[in-house]
Amino acid sequence: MDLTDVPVEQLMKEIERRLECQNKPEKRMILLGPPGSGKGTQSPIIKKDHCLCHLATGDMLRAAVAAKTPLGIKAKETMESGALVGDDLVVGIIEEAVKKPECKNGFILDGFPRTVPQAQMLDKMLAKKGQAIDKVLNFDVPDEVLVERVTGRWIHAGSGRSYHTKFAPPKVHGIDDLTGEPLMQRKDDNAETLKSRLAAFHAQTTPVINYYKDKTQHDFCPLDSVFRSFQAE
Ligand SMILES: Nc1ncnc2c1ncn2[C@@H]1O[C@H](COP(=O)(O)OP(=O)(O)O)[C@@H](O)[C@H]1O
Repeated sequence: MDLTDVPVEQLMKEIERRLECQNKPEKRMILLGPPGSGKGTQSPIIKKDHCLCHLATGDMLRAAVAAKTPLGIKAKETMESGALVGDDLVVGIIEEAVKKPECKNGFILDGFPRTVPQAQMLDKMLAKKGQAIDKVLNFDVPDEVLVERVTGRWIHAGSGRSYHTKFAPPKVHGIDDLTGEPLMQRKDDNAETLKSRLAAFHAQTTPVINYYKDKTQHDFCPLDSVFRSFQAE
């Protein structure tokens, strides 16, 4: 690869990052929580601190929809309705994604697993490589709070960075602070679709929280060594 055109500051930053990451222990984390609970906001911070890759199934699916790949064409309608796409589909995406070099120190899963079968398939997939999940962080936010958070949310599609008209406005309305590119609102970030998304969360993802709590206790680990819950103020 020719690095002649890469600015020196960028190269130095990357070298510093790699040096810092050298001695970080491997970590495999899951962030659980309803839409708008803050998973996507916290992930980049955790990613930087622990030198992990950030795998958000929602972002990957939206990219597939935008690129009109066979996967995106399959997932589009389901996503717009606020329901969950098929387990095999998302497990396949994650299985491929964790192989990427930037995931070699571990990963943060954001928006996955969202059903008990997904959690079981993930455990199997990791066990084959002699790996396991180290931490599950649960973002516990009441439904009433989520409506305002989700309907005021604006996204920078390229990076997944999110803003909020009231709680975290960009410096210039409708524009990403870092790239100057336009922000967009997700098609499913409206009050009506949010109802279906929350229904799917309570019916299908709440059991995943219990899955990890039970599993931790079954493995004779102190519950808070793996599972941590955070409540919205
Ligand atoms: N693990 C998953 N299993 C099934 N469907 C998923 C999964 N992750 C994302 N999706 C689909 O993508 C949509 C958007 O997901 P995401 O960006 O994580 O949104 P949020 O957490 O804000 O609801 C979901 O409503 C669902 O249709």
